[in-house]
Amino acid sequence: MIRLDGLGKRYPDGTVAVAELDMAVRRGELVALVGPSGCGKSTTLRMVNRLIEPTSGRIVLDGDDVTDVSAVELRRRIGYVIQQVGLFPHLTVGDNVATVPRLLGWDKKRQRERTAEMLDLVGLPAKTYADRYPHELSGGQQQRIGVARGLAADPDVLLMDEPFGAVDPIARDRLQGEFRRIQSELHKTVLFVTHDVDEAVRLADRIAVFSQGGKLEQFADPATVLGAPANDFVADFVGADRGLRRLAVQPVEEQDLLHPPVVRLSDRAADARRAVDGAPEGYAVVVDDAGDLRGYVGARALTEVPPDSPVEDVARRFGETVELGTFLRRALSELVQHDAGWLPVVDGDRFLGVLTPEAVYAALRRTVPGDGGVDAEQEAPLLKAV
Ligand SMILES: Nc1ncnc2c1ncn2[C@@H]1O[C@H](COP(=O)(O)OP(=O)(O)OP(=O)(O)O)[C@@H](O)[C@H]1O
Repeated sequence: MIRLDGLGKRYPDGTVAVAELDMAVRRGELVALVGPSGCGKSTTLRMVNRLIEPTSGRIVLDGDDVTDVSAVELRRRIGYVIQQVGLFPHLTVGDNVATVPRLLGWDKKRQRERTAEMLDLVGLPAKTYADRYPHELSGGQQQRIGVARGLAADPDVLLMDEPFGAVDPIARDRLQGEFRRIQSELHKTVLFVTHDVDEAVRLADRIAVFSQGGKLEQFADPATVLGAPANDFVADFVGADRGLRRLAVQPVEEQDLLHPPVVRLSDRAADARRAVDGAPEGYAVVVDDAGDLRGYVGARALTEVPPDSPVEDVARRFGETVELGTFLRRALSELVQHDAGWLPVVDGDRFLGVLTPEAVYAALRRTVPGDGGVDAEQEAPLLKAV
């Protein structure tokens, strides 16, 4: 979808912002560009829409070399969202959103319809917001307008430069969540500059880690960047707490699950007791005849009822369950919140196994395919502190 071939920018004063960058971004993919200040992320982004003219190399968009295409034509194909939004203060919200469609000469009706659609998409209905001015909106609302404006001409590609950088952490968290929802609907090809590793991990399909001069140190999915940093530079950049960050991207898998004894609702208490006694966990998971999860039962409860009573009489319900594929962070958070030693994992209603804090820890330590640099020793004390 986007291919950068030997793309470079040398400023007249001799500064090499980007030396020679080769990078390919797939259709519908969200790629985060991260790296220390001054490493050439913004320059790279702005070369793609020609706000900055490259001094070498090519930009190929959907097979077309756009290195020489006019800036107006590029604006139709490439949306742009920046930090501090850059809304025009003297234009209404509606006119701001319609900026590119207006430049492209769309008729008024089509502009209005598209504006309303975009405002709905970002959760700011046109009826209420279209005629307001930017200063009448909160910072977070202004950022949403920025996103609506970037998407208004339905570009194939969206470039975002620290789009949520200027808002407080709570608004930022909400904007990130909303943007994920929007992206899951629209599947735009997005290049996203951020200096926030957590934001990159949360939003990106792949993360490109740059060092000075626009050198691409690693380009991989978040789990790989965190779990198997390509070199010391990447490991340092993603931080010593990358093990914790990995909680946000690593899913609960079948191999993480433990399998305590399972009894049925209709089983006799005495039989269930025998099953529990033979296992180290001290409890059994209770399912119905279809194998659906119905609760759990502890050893003691089973001795407090007549041996012939059905398990149903003493089974207790779970506070919470998680699905296979849930990210470890959510699972761990449930474990902590319910002060539980274990958490049932289900597929729909069907019981699959249980997850324990130790299993979460083991899952994080499991090496990522192609692992080159996980330093498990270094991570261990951090994880124990969770
Ligand atoms: N007009 C210019 N003339 C000379 N050097 C420039 C110019 N614009 C940018 N640079 C330099 O190019 C390098 C890359 O800048 P760029 O803005 O792309 O970095 P960045 O990674 O986006 O940084 P940040 O995270 O701080 O925004 C920096 O060393 C910067 O000082």
